[in-house]
Parts: sequence; C-alpha cells; structure tokens
Amino acid sequence: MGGGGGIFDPRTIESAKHTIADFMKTAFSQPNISTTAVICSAVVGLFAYEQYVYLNKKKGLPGPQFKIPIIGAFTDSLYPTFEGYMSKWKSGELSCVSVFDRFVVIASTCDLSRKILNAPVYAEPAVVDSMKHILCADNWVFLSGKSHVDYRKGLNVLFTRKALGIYIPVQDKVYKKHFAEWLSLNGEKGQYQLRFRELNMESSLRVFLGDHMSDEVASKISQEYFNITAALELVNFPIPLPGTKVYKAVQSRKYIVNQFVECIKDCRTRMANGGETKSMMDAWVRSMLDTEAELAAAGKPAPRKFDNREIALTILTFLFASQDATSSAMTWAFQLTADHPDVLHKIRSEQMKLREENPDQELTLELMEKSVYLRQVIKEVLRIRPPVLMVPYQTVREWPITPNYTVPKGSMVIPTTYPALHDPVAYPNPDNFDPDRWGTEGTAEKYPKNFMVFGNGPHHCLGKEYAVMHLMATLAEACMVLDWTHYRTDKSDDISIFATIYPQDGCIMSFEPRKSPASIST
Ligand code: HEM
Repeated sequence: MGGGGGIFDPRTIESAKHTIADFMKTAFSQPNISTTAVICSAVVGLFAYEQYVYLNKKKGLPGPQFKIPIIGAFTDSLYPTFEGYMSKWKSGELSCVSVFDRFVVIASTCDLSRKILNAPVYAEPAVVDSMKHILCADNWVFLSGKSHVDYRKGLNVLFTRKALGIYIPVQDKVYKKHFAEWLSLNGEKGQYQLRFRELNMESSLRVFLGDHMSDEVASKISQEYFNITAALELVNFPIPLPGTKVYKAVQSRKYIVNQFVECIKDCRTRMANGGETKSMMDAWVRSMLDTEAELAAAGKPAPRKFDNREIALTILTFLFASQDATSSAMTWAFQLTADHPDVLHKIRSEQMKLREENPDQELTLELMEKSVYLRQVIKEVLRIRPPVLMVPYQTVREWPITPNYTVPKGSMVIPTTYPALHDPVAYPNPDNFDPDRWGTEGTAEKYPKNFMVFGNGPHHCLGKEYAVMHLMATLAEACMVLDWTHYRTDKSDDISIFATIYPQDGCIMSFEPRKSPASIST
C-alpha cells in the first residue's frame, strides 16, 4: 500500500503522505473490514507517519533517507564509533539523524558550532531525561537564562587564581601517591588508562572536598562513578527501572551525594572554628561566612544560604563535567609525550631550568604560570585529541540557522569541536602533534575561535583554567621523577568512545624512576 495505491517507499515524503491517506481510507471508510487488516494498516500508517515527520524535518540535509521505525539510529548511538562520527561530519556543514522521537542536527563547521553555542535565544544545553534522574532535576546545571548566569557568577570564586593556588599542593600530594604506586609495579607494562582515571578521581575529590573523607570512601566513589559514566549516553531508556544503566547511576549518585554531605558538615564545623582553607569546599564555605559577616556588619539582609545538599549536588556537577574529560586528556598527554621524546625532553628541560635554584621545589601556581612550553604541550594535546567531541544543545524555538535550513523546535542540535580543531587553515598538518604551533613562534594563536575544546558562550567550561593547570602540573611533576615508555600497538592511534575519547588499546605503558639526564638547555 502507499504511494497512491503503489508500494510504500519510506525515502520519499510523497509516498509517506499517500500511505497515510490510504491508511485513513482503509481504517475509516470500510465498515466490514477485519481487525487484522485494521491493525496492519494502522502499523503501516504509523510507520509512514513517522517517516513523513522525519522527512519533513530533514528536508535537504544529508542523513539517512529512511528512519528505522520507532528506534531510528538508536543502535548506532549505543555503540558510537569515531569513524561513524567522522563520516557524519564530512557529509555536510549540517547533517541529521533521528533517534527514537529525537530529531538531531549535527553542525560540523567552526562557524555553525560557535553559532549554536552562542545563541541562547534559540538553543540551550540539551537535558536528556536520564541526566535529570542522575544529577537531580533541581541541580543548578539545568538552569538557563539569567538564573543560570547569576548562579554561575557565584561559583567563579571557586576558580580564581587565588583558589587555584590553594588547590595545587593538594594535587601534588595525590600525584606523588599515585606515582609511587606506579613505581611499585617495578616497570611492569600494562594498560594505564584506568590508572590515570584513578589519579584524576582522587585529585578531584581531594581538591573539591579536602581530607574530609577516608581513602576507602574515595576509592568506593571512584568505583561507583563508573556507573554514572556508563549512563552518559545521549539516548537512554527513559525510566530508571531496576537493572537499567540509569537506575544503577542513580543509586551511585545517592551514595556519592550522601558522602559529600557528610564532608560538608565536617567542613562547616572546621571553617566556623577558623580552620585553614585547603579545598574548594573550604573556599566556598569560607566565602559564604565572609559575605554573611560583611553584610551583617553593614546592616544589610543576610545573603541566600546554600544548604548541604545543594553544595553536594554542585560538587557532583564538577565531578560529572570534569572526570571523564580530564582522564581522557591525561591519557593522551602521557601517550603523546612518550611517542615524542623530543617534546618530553623540552618539557623536562623547562622544568629543570625553572627549578634551577631549588630542584626539590614543590609545585606552585607561579611555577605553572612560568611553564610556557608545557602549556603549549597541553594545548596541543587538547587540540589533537579533544576530549569532548560534541556538545548537545536543543532548540527552544524554530531556528533558521542557515538561509537554506530551519531547525525545528525541540530538535537536538549538536556543535562539534573536532573539525574546527583539525582545520588545516588554522592548524597546518592538523594530524601532527606539534606544540611549537602554539606560542609566539607559532601561528595557532591567531585562530582563537577554532580552539573550542572548552565550548564557548554562556555555558563555556567553568573549570577550564583549573583543568589546564591540573594537566600541566601532572606532567611537570611526572617528568621530574619518572621515565615512561609507551608500547605502541596498531590500535594506539585509533579512538574509542566511552563518554569521551581514549586510545583503543587502553594506553599500554610502563613507569620507572627517572634516569634520563637533566639538561637545562631548551
Ligand atoms: C580537559 C578537561 C575538560 C574539558 C575538555 C571540558 C570541556 C567542557 C565543555 C566542552 C563544556 C560545554 C561548554 C559549552 O556548552 O559551551 C564544559 C562545560 C562545563 N565544564 Fe568542563 N571541561 C573540562 C574540565 C572541567 C573541570 C575540571 C571542571 C570543574 C572542576 C569543569 C566544569 C564544567 C562545568 C560546570 C560546565 C557547565 C558550565 C555551564 O553550563 O555553565 N570542566 N566543559
């Protein structure tokens, strides 16, 4: 049936329209029709209607001509591949796909991606139902417009230069602990991707929450957090029924938030008693106490108070936003520096030179600020292997995004970072790892718009300075005490996707105490 009495061709809108018309005729104009015939016509009619809706939204965009009934490209989104993404980006500056009832438009150029990130009137970060279950619907991260801007302003105090200076000794302690663990393996080779993740998790927990939790709890949180990463897919089974990924993630979130609340209670007591500021949470509680005291002294009304659960949920969003991206970047940073010994040598030489007068110097923010070459290396790692490939937004109204295409209201619209970061105009030989393209000698700084690693616009990454400083500090400390070897396989350069991106072989490495000579000529 369909196509005006012909066979239904799901690739054309005309055929879909005729099939619907046929269905209406069959179902309503023949009084003695059998139940089976009605059911069959209804099913075909519904599929045809689904196609019609899809093709009507798709218009001329590149994308599948046929939407698999009901699920669309769900299986592709369950097992995404980097090659699949690449072919989508190459198919046009805008392309589309449909997953369940979500129509998705993907932008592949730098200009269109920036346009999406900077158009709060048309699009805001996409909130998939599973994220609301996991992070709680009342989480600040789901705010939009002015309330989002105001809330975010209040969090800036946690990422100031002064705050970063407080965090760095905490990080240093965690790095030393993990490096000692790696060395205890006596140079045995193995997959290090998960070890980098563990270092990251502990560093985040200690920076965010201080020493208020035991090592056992920190390690259990690290394990539980896997459930949250696993549920990060764009499309998930919407109801958190027992056994689903989202259900498991919600259980893990409950455990993590309860532990955070205990830490916050502890922190409040310590800060009220004049304790030293040693973590992000200390900095937050201290700034609230100071503001309260200032306003009281000025006879002004007390400021809005943040309760323990709210603070815990905010810290959870930091973990959520940072954990996978930073672990991905750290994995590539160790791999790429091992694969480019000349680069590692220059990093080490710079550190030796900066520490010339005090080789045993602890990490400080000032030291990181002077590590110009190391910063270039981290920028290049993030450029060549951007942890976040795509940032899902959704349209809040119809949006004529180009003269030829209008994105329907309620669609997911996804800016991409990878193509802009591999644009040969901004970054000649974009697949070459070349930290010298940055800095005064290179040309990459001339194209700041392309560097979309941390997004852009009102939702750009709140923790970007902290993230860069953390990645720099890890390498700075590592190169002073460790030598590392990467065992390349034919999968080392291939990308696998698990929320962010990783080498497909899990990054096989070994670590030994540093023997390499310390030259201070760069
Ligand atoms: C290499 C590491 C990181 C990368 C590549 C990264 C990347 C991103 C990207 C692409 C976005 C979306 C931006 C947009 O919509 O325009 C984002 C948002 C965000 N990031 Fe990061 N991020 C990293 C680390 C961190 C860290 C360490 C923190 C906190 C400690 C953090 C906190 C956030 C927050 C809170 C948001 C949401 C901001 C908002 O909605 O206003 N990120 N990040």
